[in-house]
Amino acid sequence: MLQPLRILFRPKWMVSRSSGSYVSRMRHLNKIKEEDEACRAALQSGNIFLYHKLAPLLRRTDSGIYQLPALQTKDVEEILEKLGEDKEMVKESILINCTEQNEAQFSFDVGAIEQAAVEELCRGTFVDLRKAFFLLRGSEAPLVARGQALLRWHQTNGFCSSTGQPTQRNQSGSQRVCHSSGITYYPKMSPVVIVLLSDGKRCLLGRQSTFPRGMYSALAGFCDIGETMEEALRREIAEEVGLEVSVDKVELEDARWFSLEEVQEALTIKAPPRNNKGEPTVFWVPPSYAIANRLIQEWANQQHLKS
Ligand SMILES: NC(=O)c1ccc[n+]([C@@H]2O[C@H](COP(=O)([O-])OP(=O)(O)OC[C@H]3O[C@@H](n4cnc5c(N)ncnc54)[C@H](O)[C@@H]3O)[C@@H](O)[C@H]2O)c1
Ligand SMILES: [Mg+2]
Repeated sequence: MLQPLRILFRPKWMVSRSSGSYVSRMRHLNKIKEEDEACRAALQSGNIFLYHKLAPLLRRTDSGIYQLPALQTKDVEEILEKLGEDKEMVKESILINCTEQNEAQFSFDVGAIEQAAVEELCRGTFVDLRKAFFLLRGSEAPLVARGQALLRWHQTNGFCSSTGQPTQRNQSGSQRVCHSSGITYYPKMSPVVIVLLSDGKRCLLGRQSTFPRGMYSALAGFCDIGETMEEALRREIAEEVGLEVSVDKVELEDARWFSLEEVQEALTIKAPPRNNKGEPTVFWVPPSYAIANRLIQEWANQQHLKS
């Protein structure tokens, strides 16, 4: 009997005495999200993370640690002016979140400006997002991913799909409106379920043909409209591995049961050994930032506790 190890990381709801600061932060965030004037004021004192064609700017400290530099609005205006651009462009920044101190955090893409010139002025490097995940500390990774997702959504939703007319964003970038049709567009999310199946001793991992060679991951799939997460999980497992673990070669190239020893070995691999074509030569699993890695790690820990 196959058992999903964990359907989701379910939060344990409880009322916290210290929830006051959380409530005020969420209310502040909602205000600057919804009210253009409040958002413009927040931008003046907020932090801006720069991207170039969706690649985030990272800075290496003297001790070799990579950080996500938080620039002030005036710093970005200065950079734009030095490079002969209109400093008003900074107002295109998109609200991502706010800090515990209620400082607003924004993302801004300088893709229209020469990359090297911005890197020199900022003493940093624009790095591909997936590479950035390896370099940043845990708490910065979700922020940088969220900033990129919002920038990407704006870059690809400039026109109304009903009228073909340009859409206009609000100040925070939480929505875009087509004034011709009156349609409001909100950033799109695609809910995904991910599961690690276990038969008690082994766990089932699959690989798509697009994965790097040798890498196997937990089974995952997008939810359909109107489906609960549990229904999506049930369907995805049926589609991808079937009752007798027959593999759907369209979505999955391979799925196999792996023992605790194999999984433990794979979890220790930071960078898999590669052949002369640069292809990995061993079984490995997604890196530590991936949800699949956390599920596999947790399964391995549970196996230890059982033995
Ligand atoms: N974080 C992790 O550890 C981890 C591990 C495995 C997969 N994932 C991610 O989970 C996501 C889903 O996994 P999957 O690729 O196996 O999905 P899946 O099994 O649903 O198959 C992908 C197919 O779904 C369709 N599709 C693509 N984008 C869609 C969308 N936005 N909404 C609905 N359908 C869409 C396409 O036909 C695509 O071929 C992917 O983005 C994948 O990268 C993450
Ligand atoms: Mg899948």
